[in-house]
Amino acid sequence: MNNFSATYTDQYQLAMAQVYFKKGHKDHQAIFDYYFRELPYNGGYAVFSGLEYLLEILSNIRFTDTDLEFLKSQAFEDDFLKYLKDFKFRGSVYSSQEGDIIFPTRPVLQVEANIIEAQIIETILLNLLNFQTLIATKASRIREVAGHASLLDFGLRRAQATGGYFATRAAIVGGFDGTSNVLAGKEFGIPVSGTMAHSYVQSYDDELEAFRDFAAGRPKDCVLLVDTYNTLKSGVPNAIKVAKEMEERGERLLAIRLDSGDLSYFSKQSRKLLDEAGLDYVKIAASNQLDEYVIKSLLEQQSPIDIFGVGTNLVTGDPDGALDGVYKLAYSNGKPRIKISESIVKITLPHKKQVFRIKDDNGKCIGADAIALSNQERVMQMFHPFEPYKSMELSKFHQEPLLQKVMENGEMLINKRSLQDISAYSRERLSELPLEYKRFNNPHIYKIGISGALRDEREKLITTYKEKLK
Ligand SMILES: Nc1ncnc2c1ncn2[C@@H]1O[C@H](COP(=O)(O)OP(=O)(O)OP(=O)(O)O)[C@@H](O)[C@H]1O
Ligand SMILES: O=P(O)(O)OC[C@H]1O[C@H](OP(=O)(O)OP(=O)(O)O)[C@H](O)[C@@H]1O
Ligand SMILES: O=C(O)c1cccnc1
Repeated sequence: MNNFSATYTDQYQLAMAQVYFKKGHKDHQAIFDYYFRELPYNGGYAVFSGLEYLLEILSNIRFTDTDLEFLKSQAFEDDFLKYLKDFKFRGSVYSSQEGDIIFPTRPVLQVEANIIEAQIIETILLNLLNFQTLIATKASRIREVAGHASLLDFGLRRAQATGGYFATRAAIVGGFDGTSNVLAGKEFGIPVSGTMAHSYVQSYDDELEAFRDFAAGRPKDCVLLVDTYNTLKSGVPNAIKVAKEMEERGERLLAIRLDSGDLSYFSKQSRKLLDEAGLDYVKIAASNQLDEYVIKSLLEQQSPIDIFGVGTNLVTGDPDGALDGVYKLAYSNGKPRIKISESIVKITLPHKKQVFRIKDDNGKCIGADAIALSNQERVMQMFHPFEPYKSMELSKFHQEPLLQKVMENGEMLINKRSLQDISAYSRERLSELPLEYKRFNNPHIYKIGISGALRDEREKLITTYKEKLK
């Protein structure tokens, strides 16, 4: 699924691009910032996902002949369409690494390109990064509470159509171990696994016979669904019979799956029956509308569940429909640009920028990122972006620059990592964040500040625009 047409955009991008073309602005260099304003799930952090996939798309994106015919039918003019025939993204991208933990209002990524290219790619960039970041963040919250249990994505059937494909990718970035999604597994190199459906058991007259046939077909990774009729009186006893028959053949039943009822109670009772039968190696999988809160509660009750299958709440990012990531112009045609809004939090930050993560001597985050002008190597003091009396002295801290050049002239500069490597990086970055930022209820608020130089530049621009209005 990585052949996106450049028409994967909003019409207004093309309408603006046509004006830039006709007015001779097409070679004006622009810088756009990608950032979001609100953390999803009332959480304390988000996990950045989608970057490496986006970079691949950007290096390939084109308008085909049929795309151009369609645009002609939409009243775009011939000279502009001729220009689009050679369209290619030739810009640079500066970004946080995929898997890093990110926070509101600070640039996560910057695009530097001619204004037409930068504008046309806005929509696909937001579409891919906002959704995958939303889902990777959900997955990470689930991973945080799941301890050593394996986490499987079961969500494809419940996802917003093809979003399921990207949800699976993001779930792995956030810390899931595998998926039932065969296409995503194949294309992203993710372990694919699965159990059986109730319909399979129902289609047999006899549950035991259904289990036997399934075990014969999948002797190495057999998981039996035990709740179709009666979990403790029928499902688990039949699974035990099949496990014993497998032992005689030198095989091992991998797990049973519980999909209904009180998962804590049934997992404890099932564990007891399995252990009494000498099957302590048979694992217990659970599913059914799970999320981070239910899994946390199940494990707090010491439920002996080894594998969680999570569908709906993972892939839809429940209860948040979207991440509110935006793409805002910071610089164009040699000048810093600003959007001045009635609402102070919507005033944008001009100029090309760098973001520093502030760390103590042990490499732990102190809970602050500082936004600076790109030519600043350190930030001595950071100021609250909208509350001028709040500031923090940063000179004694380590400062890690977060935005790195990951694309130049439309070519990816970084080596593509496996999703498992991105996930391991994400876990490592999360381990640098103190626990109070990770709790679910009222997490501590991570501070985002701006350097004095950036603040002064912003003030200068605001003053200039106010003068113009007089
Ligand atoms: N976004 C920000 N940018 C710069 N400075 C800030 C920001 N937010 C708070 N500060 C400053 O950081 C210091 C601590 O702020 P505050 O008491 O609000 O945070 P806290 O997290 O409750 O406490 P602390 O960080 O001291 O543990 C104050 O001096 C405040 O002015
Ligand atoms: O609850 P979710 O987190 O969304 O996880 C996915 C659900 O999808 C399946 O149910 P479904 O009824 O679709 O099929 P089944 O017959 O295999 O149970 C599975 O049994 C889970 O309950
Ligand atoms: O393999 C499974 O058990 C599975 C797959 C998708 C959805 N629900 C369950």
